Amino acid sequence: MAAKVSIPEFQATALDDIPGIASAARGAFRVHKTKKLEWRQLQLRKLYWAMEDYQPQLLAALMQDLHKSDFESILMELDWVKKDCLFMLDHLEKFAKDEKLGSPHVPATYSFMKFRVRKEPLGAVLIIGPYNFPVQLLLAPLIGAIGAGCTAVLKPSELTPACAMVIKEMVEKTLDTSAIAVVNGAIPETNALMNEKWDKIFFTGSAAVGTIIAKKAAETLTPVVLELGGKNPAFISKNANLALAAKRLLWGKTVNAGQVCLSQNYVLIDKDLVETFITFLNQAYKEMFPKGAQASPDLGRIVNQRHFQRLKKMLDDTRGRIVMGGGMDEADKFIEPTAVLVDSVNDPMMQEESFGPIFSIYPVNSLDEAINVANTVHRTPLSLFSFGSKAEHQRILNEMTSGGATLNDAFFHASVNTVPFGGVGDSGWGAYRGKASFDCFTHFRTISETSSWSEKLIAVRYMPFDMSKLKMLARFTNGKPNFDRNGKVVKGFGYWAAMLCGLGGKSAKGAFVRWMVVLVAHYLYTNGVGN
Ligand SMILES: NC(=O)c1ccc[n+]([C@@H]2O[C@H](COP(=O)([O-])OP(=O)(O)OC[C@H]3O[C@@H](n4cnc5c(N)ncnc54)[C@H](O)[C@@H]3O)[C@@H](O)[C@H]2O)c1
Ligand SMILES: CC1=C(/C=C/C(C)=C/C=C/C(C)=C/C=C/C=C(C)/C=C/C=C(C)/C=C/C=C(\C)C=O)C(C)(C)CCC1
Repeated sequence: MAAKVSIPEFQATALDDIPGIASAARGAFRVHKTKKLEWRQLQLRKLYWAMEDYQPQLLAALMQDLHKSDFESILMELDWVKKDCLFMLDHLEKFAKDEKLGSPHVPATYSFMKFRVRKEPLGAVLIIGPYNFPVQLLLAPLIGAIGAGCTAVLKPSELTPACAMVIKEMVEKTLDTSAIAVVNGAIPETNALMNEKWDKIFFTGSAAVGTIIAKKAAETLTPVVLELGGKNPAFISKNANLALAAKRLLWGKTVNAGQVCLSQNYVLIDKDLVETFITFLNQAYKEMFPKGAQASPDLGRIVNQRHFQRLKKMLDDTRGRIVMGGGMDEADKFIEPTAVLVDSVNDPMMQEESFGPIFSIYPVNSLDEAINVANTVHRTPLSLFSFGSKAEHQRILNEMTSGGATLNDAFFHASVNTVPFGGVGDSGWGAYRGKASFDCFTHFRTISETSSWSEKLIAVRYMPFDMSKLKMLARFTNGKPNFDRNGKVVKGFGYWAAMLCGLGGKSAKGAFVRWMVVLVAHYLYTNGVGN
């Protein structure tokens, strides 16, 4: 249980203050204070310890807002952010260092121009968070922004007011408030923030609001990262371990009471397996919740009445049959982990994003049909899950896209904090986490340097032009294709020479290994080893 701590009442930031807050973030960036590595390191170290020191308040806030268990809060929110701080600190110097550009980026003929990429912070950024992981999904992008050297304004979700207030206090008491600020509020406050000029907007939330944000950002050509949702499919074939699939998918729908953008919306399963799968699902349910889900201290609650009603309506409107769970208690905002067996792709349980502990099961006759249904329901979901043989995994990966994918489990591809994460198409633009978080807030600025001594070498570019010099330059720099007009590879002199020198090896490594074998064999033979 979370310790007894007091959390202030939610208070929105005054609308009149918002332009000043945004202008301070822009101003702090202009005086270059956040570009210094020492500043970035200090903020990350302070954030790490703030997460430690504010743990009781954060746990209490997560419990208050979402009834999130301390176990999930620590694993998926607090420790996650702390691990992110440590990762960024461990690698920051390397990430931020200029990168020399050599082969294959810069041809040898231009190597004297010292091509390099400088990692520049984008500037003042706005980070807008959702309600489901109100700590992690707001602070993980902030770690990327700080690492890259940006200033930032955070806008937590108003649907998790306790978390929003604790985060505001934590940031204001521990970080450099001249460069990092928190604005609390709902639509009017977000609109006021969106009326300001930002160098990047990082938005996590629904596709509907993401569309509003992207449209508004387009007016000032402000780049946006969108981390959105999706109708994520799970595929189960005859080659799957059914009991394991049932247990793992049930886990995916019980984390945070299923309020996870990544969890499966529906399961496409071979029709012959349906009844056994349902038996395994119910068995797994009993193992996880021996006294029933509502009595379990581990299961979260639906964030508010609006979302409770939305989920209830999905269950009321379905023409399917409830085969696991189905219970609910409005006063407690409790919805039981629920599976619904449906027979139509048009069922609301297939067509709407569940974003709760409910999902549908749709029987199919073949993998072809499953892939076809999934591509029809949502062509670019945030994630997909495949339970079957290696060949079936490959077919699914090849014939359907998604932001990320987990084979043989629920959303594990997104459960490690250092691995890039993002959607595709309408489930999101851009990625973050690990190094991708640094890159997300960085401008990769290419720089070259032309020395005075090289003037004669590169004088060919000046007018009056001389075609003979251009031909000479082309001979040195243009290269020759190893393919003909039909796209067929031509095995000319160069190819056979490389094959001969490489003893038939197709790569430098292959050639090296072959040469080593020959030399060792030669050595052994000439020294009479083994005679
Ligand atoms: N891809 C991801 O990483 C990810 C993570 C969590 C949630 N999600 C998605 O987010 C959705 C649930 O989260 P949510 O309900 O907090 O999302 P939401 O889009 O309702 O809210 C997100 C943020 O936008 C603000 N907002 C809401 N309406 C707005 C408006 N009209 N104009 C401007 N700002 C507005 C909110 O205050 C909040 O801070 C689901 O669709 C889920 O799939 C995606
Ligand atoms: C420790 C040792 C070993 C390793 C043990 C391992 C690997 C244990 C694995 C434990 C598991 C299964 C942990 C699960 C973690 C899940 C997490 C963190 C989920 C996170 C979810 C998130 C962030 C959700 C995000 C939601 C979003 C973005 C949208 O809504 C051995 C076995 C190697 C031996 C030595 C000891």
